[in-house]
Amino acid sequence: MEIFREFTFEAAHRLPHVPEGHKCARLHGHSYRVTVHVAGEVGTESGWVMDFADVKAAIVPLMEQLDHHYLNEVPGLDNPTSEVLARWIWQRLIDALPLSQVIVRETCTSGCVYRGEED
Ligand SMILES: Nc1nc2c(c(=O)[nH]1)N=C([C@H](O)[C@H](O)COP(=O)(O)OP(=O)(O)OP(=O)(O)O)CN2
Ligand SMILES: [Zn+2]
Repeated sequence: MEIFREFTFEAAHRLPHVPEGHKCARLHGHSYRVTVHVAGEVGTESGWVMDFADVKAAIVPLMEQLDHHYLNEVPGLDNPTSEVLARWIWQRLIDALPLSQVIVRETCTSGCVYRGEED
């Protein structure tokens, strides 16, 4: 079974590699919404895959690096697209959580899903 936990953070960014004149080359911000999915067996006694609190505990240090920061200055996020951010989060959680997917929403209508693919 799969469980998930959702997190939000506010951050500024710009995309340095977009074509000339692209609006995303300019400094702007988003209210990011991140959903972390964890897969596993439902414990016979616990009745859960994992305590939601343990998922939260793993991601809190990452949110501290992201919330109200200029993402381009965060190590590993010099080109902070949704895709790069989803992979960045995955790489920092995979040793602590049995992830199945990480979803990053930049806006209400745009985002990406990362399932640990190489690329
Ligand atoms: N594949 C990706 N495309 C874009 C990304 C991205 O991370 N991955 N990022 C952006 C920008 O960050 C942009 O701020 C968000 O894009 P968009 O959804 O186009 O923004 P709007 O809310 O302004 O959308 P409108 O429909 O034009 O109002 C761009 N592309
Ligand atoms: Zn943007």
